Amino acid sequence: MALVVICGQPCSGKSTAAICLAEALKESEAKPIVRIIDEGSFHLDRNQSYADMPAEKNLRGVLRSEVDRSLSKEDVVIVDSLNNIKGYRYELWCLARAAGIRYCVVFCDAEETHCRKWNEERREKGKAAYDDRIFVDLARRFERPDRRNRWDSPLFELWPHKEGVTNSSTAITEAVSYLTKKVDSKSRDVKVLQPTIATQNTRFSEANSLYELDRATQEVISAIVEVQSQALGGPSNGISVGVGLPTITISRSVGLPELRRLRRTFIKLTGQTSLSGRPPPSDAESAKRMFVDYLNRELGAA
Ligand SMILES: Nc1ncnc2c1ncn2[C@@H]1O[C@H](COP(=O)(O)OP(=O)(O)OP(=O)(O)O)[C@@H](O)[C@H]1O
Repeated sequence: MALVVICGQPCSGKSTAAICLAEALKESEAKPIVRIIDEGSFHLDRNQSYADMPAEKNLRGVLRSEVDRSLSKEDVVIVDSLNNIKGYRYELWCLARAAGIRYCVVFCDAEETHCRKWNEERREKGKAAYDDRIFVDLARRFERPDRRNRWDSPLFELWPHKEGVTNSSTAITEAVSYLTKKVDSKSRDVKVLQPTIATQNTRFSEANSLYELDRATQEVISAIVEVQSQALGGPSNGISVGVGLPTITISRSVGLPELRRLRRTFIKLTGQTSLSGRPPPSDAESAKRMFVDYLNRELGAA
């Protein structure tokens, strides 16, 4: 039915907003099944999850895979996490688009001084709080949503430090209305995302790009599996997949299920025009190059 991305600074009231939205949705006429996906769903510790870039990437990957698995035409999925990176919100939007469902962003726009104070109070009460170093780093790197971007739209804004957050906050009520409104030909304000040809796995276009993408990524996976089996499960650096192509540098041994999952996500993400405006790869070589770059980003040490 829909994907809702909650975003905001650390300790800005995101979980409070997610719970209020879930309750308000359940009280609405449509009464959808609502599922909140957050770090807590995986028993992940805040400070460990944001300790460094590999840990943070891993957290994003875990949440994204769970979102991908959970999206359906019937339920509302709320991702309650920082969702602070523009490119990551784009990836989530792509998943909603591939699923052909509604999408919106709820932004907890609390001022940093308040977030810091709430974090301190949380610590004083003996609850899990962000370490100072991590709080400062996350606050600095936050990329505010901008409603002009498809992946930040529609945008419902909350100001927790000014108005608090309740089930009847204006942004929550507006989000519920947007998510549950019956769509007919006159509902121009509600957008149900439509999968592009490239995101519909069953509809191969006359253009070769999906076929090439599929085959090229499969070849890359096979190369990794082969080298890893020779390295007896240890990390395998510098795997070559062709002359003139970048090598694969991954910091650990990666199992086939994880490689398949990454491949599936990559195909979904690149099977359409990307954030940078780049078209999907149209030949095997560029497909391999993009997939290797993607794997190095997702699995590399940096
Ligand atoms: N409007 C508010 N007024 C006062 N305190 C608040 C408000 N919103 C949240 N808090 C406090 O801030 C703390 C964090 O709230 P919450 O868990 O909703 O934030 P969060 O953004 O989800 O945090 P995190 O980034 O850790 O996931 C809680 O202790 C809560 O009591």
